[in-house]
Order: sequence, then C-alpha cells, then structure tokens
Amino acid sequence: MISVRGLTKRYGATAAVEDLSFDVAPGTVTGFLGPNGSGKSTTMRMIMGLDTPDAGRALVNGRPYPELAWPLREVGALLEARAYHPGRTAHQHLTALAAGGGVSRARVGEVLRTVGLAEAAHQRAGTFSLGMSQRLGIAAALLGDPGVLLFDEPVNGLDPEGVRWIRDLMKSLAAEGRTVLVSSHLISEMALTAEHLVVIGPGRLLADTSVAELTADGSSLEEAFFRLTSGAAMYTGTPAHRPDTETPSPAPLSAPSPSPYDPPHRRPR
Ligand SMILES: Nc1ncnc2c1ncn2[C@@H]1O[C@H](COP(=O)(O)OP(=O)(O)OP(=O)(O)O)[C@@H](O)[C@H]1O
Repeated sequence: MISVRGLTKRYGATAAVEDLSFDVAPGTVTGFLGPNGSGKSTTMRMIMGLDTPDAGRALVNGRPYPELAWPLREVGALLEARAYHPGRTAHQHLTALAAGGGVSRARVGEVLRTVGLAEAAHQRAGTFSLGMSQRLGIAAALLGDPGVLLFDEPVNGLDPEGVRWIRDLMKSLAAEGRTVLVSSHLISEMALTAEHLVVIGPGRLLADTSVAELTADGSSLEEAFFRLTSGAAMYTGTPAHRPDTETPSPAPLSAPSPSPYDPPHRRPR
C-alpha cells in the first residue's frame, strides 16, 4: 500500500509537486499518468526516500521509506534503467544489492531467470542494450520479493516484445496481490496495462479513478486524458456510494473550471 498525503516539492520557483494526495491499493496495476514534467518521477523519488518533501508525506505500508527496517523486502523500484556500475556483471550487481539489503543470495538467480537474463548473468552490465538494462533494473526491484513495486516509464525504448513482456509482468505482480504503480506518458500502453489511474497535471492531482470510469462516457482513454491535461475539464468522479441515489451516474468530465489546476474532487475509495 502506498499513501501520499499533501505531498509538495519545489525546486526554486518550480512547484514540481503541489499538495498531492492519493493511495495506491494492492491487487491492481495503478497507472501514474501525466505529461512530461508533470511531477511523476519527483513523486516516485519521494516515495522511495530519494527526495525530501517540502511538505506532506509519502508512506509505504504506513511508514516513510527511511523508517522501513528492510526496505528492499518491502518496496522495489525501477527509477533509472542504467543505475548500475557498468563494469559489474548483472550477477555481481544484484549480489551486492542483496548483501546490502538483507536478501538471500539465492534470490539473485531467481530474479535473473524471472526477467530473462539468466544467460547474460555474467556479462558486464555496461554492454547491455536498453531492454536488457530495463530487465536488470526490474530484477533489482524484485530482489527482496517486495509487496510494493514502482516502475518509472518501464517501457521507454523497448521493442514490442519487451513492451508486452513488461505489461504481462506488471499484471502478474498485481494478480499476486502486490501494489504496483507504473508511471507513463504513453496512454495507449496504460490503457492495456492499468485498471486504476492517478493522473497529474503540473504537480497536481487531476484524477484518481478507474480506467472504466474515466472512459464510461464512451470516450477513449486518450480523449479523456487530453481533456484532463488541457484543463478543458476536470474529473469530478462518481462517489462510490451515493446516499441519495441507487444507481451512480456515469463518471463525468466536468465543465471547465476557472483554473485548470484547482484541486479536483477525489473519488472516495
Ligand atoms: N532536481 C531538479 N532540479 C530542478 N528541477 C527539477 C528537478 N527534478 C525535477 N525538476 C522539475 O520538476 C518538474 C517535474 O519533473 P519530473 O521529472 O518529476 O516530471 P515527470 O512527470 O517525471 O516528467 P517526464 O515524463 O518528462 O519524466 C519539472 O518541471 C522538472 O523540470
């Protein structure tokens, strides 16, 4: 479980993330969508304790990352594909991570097989293609068998086979009951991968809803996304249980608001 509450990060005059709140529940793939520069990576870095929020908090299983006793066993992340020493082999890289994270060495072979790198295990990582680097980054994320996983743009630069492999992996990890948050600016890919979506504009929440609800009016996910991110509409959501009606009305994209980045109403979960 990931909980983000009032998360704020500023770089000088730039508000990279502004008062952002959402939850990521286990058991489904949650897509984290937003245009370039909207704050997805900054949010993920704060969840992983790599950036310090100016305000608010990001919790993994109820605690901030620095307070996790065995972080590798609770949360894994692919944030940078090439986050390894190029002179080390894949096996050496993962063995060092396992040793530092209190994870059994036996997991190294297991995750190398899971990501399809068993045959390249003793090849220097600096010789890896982008696709192989992504697989090694995913192996590192899976190393501690964590229940919470974050992937920042995992399909960037991959060929169709690699894209499909990652999509299937995300779904199977969620089907095992894990919490899976995947960022992307590729709407078509998210439509195939995610059941739930958190959409942000420049630093702010624009929608926190299911793919089904966002497209309930018959529009494609791409159309709904553009309406959200252009500021022409803001998702207002459908309350899960309306005391005054028996049948919830379709999820609307509301009329234009005075400011495209006024805080949206979040759908209760
Ligand atoms: N270390 C930094 N120093 C200064 N500004 C930063 C830094 N990191 C991020 N930013 C700024 O914060 C904003 C959000 O950036 P971020 O990388 O989080 O967005 P993103 O949604 O992940 O973008 P992309 O899809 O292009 O990866 C951008 O305006 C970016 O320029």
